Amino acid sequence: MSTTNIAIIGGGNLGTAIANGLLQSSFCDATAITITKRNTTTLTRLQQKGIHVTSDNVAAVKNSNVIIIAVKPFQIKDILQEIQSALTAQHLLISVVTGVSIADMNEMLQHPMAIVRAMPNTAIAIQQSITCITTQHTTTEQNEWVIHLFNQLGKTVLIEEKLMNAATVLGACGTAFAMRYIRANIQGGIEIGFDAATASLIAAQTVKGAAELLLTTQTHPEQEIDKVTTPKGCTIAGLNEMEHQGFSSSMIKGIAASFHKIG
Ligand SMILES: NC(=O)C1=CN([C@@H]2O[C@H](COP(=O)(O)OP(=O)(O)OC[C@H]3O[C@@H](n4cnc5c(N)ncnc54)[C@H](O)[C@@H]3O)[C@@H](O)[C@H]2O)C=CC1
Ligand SMILES: O=C(O)[C@@H]1CCC=N1
Repeated sequence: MSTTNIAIIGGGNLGTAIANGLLQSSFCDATAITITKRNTTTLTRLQQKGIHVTSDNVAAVKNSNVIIIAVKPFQIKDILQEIQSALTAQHLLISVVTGVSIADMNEMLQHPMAIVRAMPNTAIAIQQSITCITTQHTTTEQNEWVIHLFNQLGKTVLIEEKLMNAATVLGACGTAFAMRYIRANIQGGIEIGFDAATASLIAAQTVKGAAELLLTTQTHPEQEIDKVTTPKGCTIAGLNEMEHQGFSSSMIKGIAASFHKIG
């Protein structure tokens, strides 16, 4: 796909994160991006950076060839019905909506079309998302373009659609789970003597470093843990106490609960 105008329908948490990531990536000019919201007052900052901001979804679709739907699941049916008269075979539809299948979307539309489901997370705002992608009836060129797009905004994984709910939990809800883990570290750090700002810096950078170790060296977490745990030392004492208190079990149960909530 050569010239590309991108419309983001739904300028909420994820929609604005995608817009910010696109701006930062220089993937396209700000003027090639349109973002919509019924009340656009919260989008002023994006407008100041050159992005088109409007509450007119149909106009946004007409002026774009890639449409990213970023509304809540209960809002997608109305949105698709609103924009379908403006959708043509030249449009590529990308949905980041949770739990709504490609078949569901095609049922909501009068005419079936090429649809991609993408599941990014909010770190897309700083080009650090993991985005799981599944496609149907798209061309190889469209698939390559979508992967190229999300590669500018972090890392991508192509998955089968049946794994999309699992991807939502691990990759998208995962940002919140990681934040809670970091927050607990900060709370512990304050209890053992740090001020909140210093505890926050140490906790966040430590988690970032641990993640980078895995991504860079491709090792298993337990191999990295072995390098930290001195026999009879403080690390293993802390780890064992965490496990006695149900740390891994609570994470696994939380992930499963999150998964079952989607449906
Ligand atoms: N927030 C996250 O971390 C992630 C969210 N998702 C999915 O992305 C979708 C959006 O999530 P959020 O951004 O968190 O929700 P949100 O509620 O913050 O954003 C949705 C936006 O759509 C706007 N909207 C509603 N009706 C509209 C209409 N008729 N025309 C234009 N805009 C309209 C709302 O005003 C709101 O700003 C959801 O389906 C969610 O499950 C997926 C991955 C991560
Ligand atoms: O909590 C939710 O339903 C959405 C899905 C992924 C992140 N937030």
